[in-house]
Amino acid sequence: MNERARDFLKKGAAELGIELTAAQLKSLDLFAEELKKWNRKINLTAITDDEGIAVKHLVDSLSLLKVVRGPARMLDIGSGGGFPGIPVKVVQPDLAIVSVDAVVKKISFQKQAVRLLGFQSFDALHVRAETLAADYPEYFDWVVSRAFSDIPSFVAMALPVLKPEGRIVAMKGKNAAEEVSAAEEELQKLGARVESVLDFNLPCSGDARSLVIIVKK
Ligand SMILES: C[S@@+](CC[C@H](N)C(=O)[O-])C[C@H]1O[C@@H](n2cnc3c(N)ncnc32)[C@H](O)[C@@H]1O
Repeated sequence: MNERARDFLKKGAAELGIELTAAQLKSLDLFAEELKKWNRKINLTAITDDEGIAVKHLVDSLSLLKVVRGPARMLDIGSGGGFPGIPVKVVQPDLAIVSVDAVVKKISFQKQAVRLLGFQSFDALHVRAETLAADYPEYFDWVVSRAFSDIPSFVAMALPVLKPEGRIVAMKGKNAAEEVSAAEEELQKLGARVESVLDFNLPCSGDARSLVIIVKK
């Protein structure tokens, strides 16, 4: 990434309360470069400029750490190019992460990023999230997603693999409040409820963001 993008990343993370170390900055930069390289051949992201990657992918992913803490087990559903799981793992290595996507090429990219960054306890799996319950019954402390699906569909996939005291976190852009109220009845039927919604502005861009936190009833 160019210097301006690295600066956005550092300042944006600091605004989230994360002081990135030189090693973490290097890892995130390496990841961004690999993402750009693979993106020329396979479609991982529509955001291709360095500043966009720094803010809309890296800083945005790190905003999850406003609520998620390690040590814990985290599942990232529909993770695509590794968001939010890979940036989060760089900063919070005591999270054991399982990252799933239904598209094999996206998982091949994530596996390459895992090798490059030398992660321990990060499994990138090519599976549909609906099939995870058999292998991971009530296994995760956190089940998260970004730009994945409507809230009830995500929660229906997350509930069987969530520990009874675990938390589901949906990372949302603007209009989260409407999405939450539209989802409430369906969540009730599924046996879940919205515990809280954390609204904030994405550092550097100012775009509206919300973390919707959901628990088992
Ligand atoms: C819009 S992308 C978001 C990717 C990433 N989370 C991000 O924020 O950049 C949604 C991803 O969900 C994946 N997906 C859709 N349905 C899925 C399912 N049932 N199980 C696993 N992955 C799924 C798609 O392949 C796609 O990569």
